[in-house]
Amino acid sequence: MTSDDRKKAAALAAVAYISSGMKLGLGTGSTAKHFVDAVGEKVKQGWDLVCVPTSEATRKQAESLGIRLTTLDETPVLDVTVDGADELDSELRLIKGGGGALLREKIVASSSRQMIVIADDSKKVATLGKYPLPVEVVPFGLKATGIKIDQALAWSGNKGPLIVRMRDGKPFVTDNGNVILDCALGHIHNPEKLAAALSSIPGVVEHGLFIGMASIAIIATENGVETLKK
Ligand SMILES: O=C[C@H](O)[C@H](O)[C@H](O)COP(=O)(O)O
Repeated sequence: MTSDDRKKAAALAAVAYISSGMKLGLGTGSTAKHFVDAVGEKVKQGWDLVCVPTSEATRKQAESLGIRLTTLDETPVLDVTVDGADELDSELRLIKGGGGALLREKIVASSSRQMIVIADDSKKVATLGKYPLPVEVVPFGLKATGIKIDQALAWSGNKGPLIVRMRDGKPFVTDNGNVILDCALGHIHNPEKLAAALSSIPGVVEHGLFIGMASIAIIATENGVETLKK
């Protein structure tokens, strides 16, 4: 079973949590993509679903599948958001944003009654932080904001270089026109403290720590799918 097969297995298992008539948040990334495909299949079968995509990439995919889309302005409360993660721990704390979609993902998940995470078993870790933590930052004052992020890392007991995410030799620009600083921390000590410190910095739009948001994680392994609940 390849890693992509496991991602698909987790995504298909999440379909058990949705039903016709629901309002859904659609995540972003290679795992969420399988869930969006499954939603497209249900729509073809006649299910009445209306969805909010968490990125332009997901919006395009959903449109190509004929999925009816809405916005949080029209539909501010959703039933379920299903999304992938870069890392998750046993308390269902997540690192997200590897694809740069963390801001819309967090807004959509926080507007949903339930967030379900889907992942292959490589994403499950004892301690968050091996995956670099993405922090979305306004381009104005980037260097000054970076210094404040370094201070927040030190204050919360963390340490690691900040790297401006690049694509094709230029800084990667998010769907919201911002840039991403990836913080290579190794281990995140006290994720709650770090999350609060990062959120207090002017210039930081959002960070990739999703704490207290996911209530179910569906993890696909070689031997089948396991579900963690909070
Ligand atoms: O910004 C991207 C998202 O947070 C993704 O959900 C996350 O990076 C996981 O992506 P993938 O399923 O491709 O590993």
